[in-house]
Amino acid sequence: MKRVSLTQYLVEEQRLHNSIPAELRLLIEVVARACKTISHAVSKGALGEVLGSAGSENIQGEVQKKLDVLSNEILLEANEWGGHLAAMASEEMETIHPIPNRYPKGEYMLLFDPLDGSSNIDVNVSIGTIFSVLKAPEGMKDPTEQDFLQPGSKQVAAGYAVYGPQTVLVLTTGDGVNCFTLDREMGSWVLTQRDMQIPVETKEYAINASNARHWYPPVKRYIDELQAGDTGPRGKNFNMRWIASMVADVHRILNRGGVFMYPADAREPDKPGKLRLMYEANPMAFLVEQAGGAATNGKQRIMDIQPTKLHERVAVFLGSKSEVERVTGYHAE
Ligand SMILES: O=P(O)(O)OC[C@H]1O[C@](O)(COP(=O)(O)O)[C@@H](O)[C@@H]1O
Ligand SMILES: [Mg+2]
Ligand SMILES: [Mg+2]
Repeated sequence: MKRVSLTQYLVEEQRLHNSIPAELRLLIEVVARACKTISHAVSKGALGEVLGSAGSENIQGEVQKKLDVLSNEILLEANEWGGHLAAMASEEMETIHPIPNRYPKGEYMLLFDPLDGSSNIDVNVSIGTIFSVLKAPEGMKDPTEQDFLQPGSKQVAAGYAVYGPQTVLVLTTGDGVNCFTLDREMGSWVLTQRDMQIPVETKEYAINASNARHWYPPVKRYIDELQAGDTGPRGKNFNMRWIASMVADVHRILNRGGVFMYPADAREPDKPGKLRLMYEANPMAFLVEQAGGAATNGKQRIMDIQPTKLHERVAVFLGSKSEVERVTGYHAE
């Protein structure tokens, strides 16, 4: 089999379909390189002294792990001098990070969740990195948070890396979804899955069921029906999986279908869910839609939501189209 590297794939896309501007291609390569470095740190574990708490909190009041902080630094450092960006934003930073004046600047803006699935770091369960690329607004001078507040439909690229039994990078630039596997010996990303497609129908769902008592009626009804199995209204049995790393749950869904949910619930009625819109839900929604799936907040398409702040939270229902449409429909009844 002919091996196609990430670089070759991107160059071909640029040449044959004219779908990836050179600057965007180079930016994706820098992000992919940073993910390689993070993967290396993750795989060292205790040997690399990267496990455990960093002894600090992020803007969302979550305790930062050493690897959250390190991954954030790796992504910042790699992308600062790349010359393709105007600014970056991250789950781990309160405000945006404009490219310092000493470096060349570009027309893109990068958002990331440097380390997704933080609670799994210390127990050697799959974790990952999620990223989203936007274009800087026309005529932008000094980037502000406001410049980032674009709906997900404006993303020009999105992807994630999973640091699991294998390290993979899953990418879309709006022309389907492709998966690259890290060849550690060669140090390169090799194209291993072209045009990933999420099956429309599924028998698998993912939700943190320990929150069941707080769910609102549409989610409770939907899950009750799934759990009733072949004697219930759905007339078939469903299986459940919850990894507690969104990257790993979404990767499973991209490979074999399923529906992933992190709904808003009655615990904190003012908080529209746990996950963050701009660097978790939007990039995943872009990938899922590009693979033939759907992504909503229970009421509307995630990528249509106009963000009002950088760290905005959102309810998430994504994956196999028929199930996402069903649970979204229950919210309208
Ligand atoms: O702890 P819970 O409720 O199972 O939540 C798990 C969810 O939280 C997250 O870990 C949030 O992401 P971070 O680890 O980047 O904060 C998701 O990856 C995952 O789906
Ligand atoms: Mg996350
Ligand atoms: Mg994170």
